[in-house]
Amino acid sequence: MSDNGVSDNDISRRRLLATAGATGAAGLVLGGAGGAGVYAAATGSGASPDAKALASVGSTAAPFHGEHQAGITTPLQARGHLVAFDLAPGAGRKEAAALLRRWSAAARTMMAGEPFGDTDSGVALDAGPSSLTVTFGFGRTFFARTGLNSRRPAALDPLPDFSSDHLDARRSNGDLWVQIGADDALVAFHALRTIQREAGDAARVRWQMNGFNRSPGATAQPMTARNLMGQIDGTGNPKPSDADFDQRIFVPADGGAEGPEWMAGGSYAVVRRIRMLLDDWEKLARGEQEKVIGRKKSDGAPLTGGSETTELDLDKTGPDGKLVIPSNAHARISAPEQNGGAAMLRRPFSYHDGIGADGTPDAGLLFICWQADPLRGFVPVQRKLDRGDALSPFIRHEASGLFAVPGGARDGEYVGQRLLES
Ligand SMILES: C=CC1=C(C)c2cc3[nH]c(cc4nc(cc5[nH]c(cc1n2)c(C)c5CCC(=O)O)C(CCC(=O)O)=C4C)c(C)c3C=C
Ligand SMILES: [Fe+2]
Repeated sequence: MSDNGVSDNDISRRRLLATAGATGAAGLVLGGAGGAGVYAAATGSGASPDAKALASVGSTAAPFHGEHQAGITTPLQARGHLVAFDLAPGAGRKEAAALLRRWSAAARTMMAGEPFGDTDSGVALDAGPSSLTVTFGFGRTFFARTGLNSRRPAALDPLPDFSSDHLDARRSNGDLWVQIGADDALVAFHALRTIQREAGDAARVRWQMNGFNRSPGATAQPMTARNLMGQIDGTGNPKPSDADFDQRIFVPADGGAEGPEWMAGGSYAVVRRIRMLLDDWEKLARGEQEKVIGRKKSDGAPLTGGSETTELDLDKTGPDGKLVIPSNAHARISAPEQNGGAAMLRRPFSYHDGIGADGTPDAGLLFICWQADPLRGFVPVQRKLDRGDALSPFIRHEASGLFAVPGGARDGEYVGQRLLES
């Protein structure tokens, strides 16, 4: 065992992943020619390579260690669980540090496709890593509970109220936040249960939400996700290849103006549970729905023409002299050029929590966006949307959270160690 409670087997498995992860890929495929055999050997499970021959979905792993936590630039997974915890009465900095150490060991092991500890439930046995990511964040209230108020980032100041908010405080915020994503439902559930079990007496679940995205391989070629309104959603996202991507999404290595230093390589997550009023939305004709967004439903192309990746022509008018992309179209109002350059990386999950007694679906978007500073990302854009977005009559913001997500753990470190132990 290492001093982080990780077995030597975990470590050799981790080294293998780290070495292969040096390719720079967001996800790492261990399957393919010989790959599954490598996976079986590395697990030391005793299973024959054939028994461990995983389909590509199961054999893809995201690295636990790195400059940034996994689950931010990782491709969207098919399943997601969001869970917020409050520290238990009497638990402070020492208990929080021990908790983050346990959670990190669990995340590292499960992301490598391994069972965690002697009491592992076995729910994820037979599956590989399945692109599992477990991402940890701190809410504003965490800092008072742990006596760390002096190290609380200004970026965690409460979000402003928005006129269209219908927020449920019991399903909002929290001392700690964990985002779990995986391409297999059992792997994702296993991670959720393990994280809850490892919370022990130190923290209690405050709220929990479940989401999903399209399964990998369901479309003829990888494409931008669709949401439950049927729109292609994610086109305008900043791309890791953009020159200013890191600057927009991550706190700089020295902490920079966004600071503090313990947040180097970290990011701020804004989480909103946004219900879609689907009965109303589905009454609109397709052309009307497209005007609400400013893009076509079929392929996500701007109404001003071209393909999904063509820039919006915000000045173009039609034969009637009216703007082709209406002045209140969602894609117009949220565009960075309309918001002083404000940009965020949207990485949502859809959700469906059943059908109410009145027959309306409780469904929508677990909207999660990532930025180096929420005051230069989410806040200005949501302020503008709040004032006149054509989408507003069809959605309702029901819960909200803002979390500081520290940088990735270095080898031998646990997530948040630089905050909790220095
Ligand atoms: C405050 C930020 C945003 C919220 C809240 C939000 C909710 C929301 N959006 C859609 C659907 C689409 N959004 C699209 C683009 C888009 N949305 C935001 C921000 C918020 N959306 C931004 C910054 C952008 C990109 C603008 C740009 O770069 O031009 C689109 C168009 C396709 C795309 O670019 O992704 C759709 C569709 C829903 C359904 C929703 C709440 C449920
Ligand atoms: Fe949007």
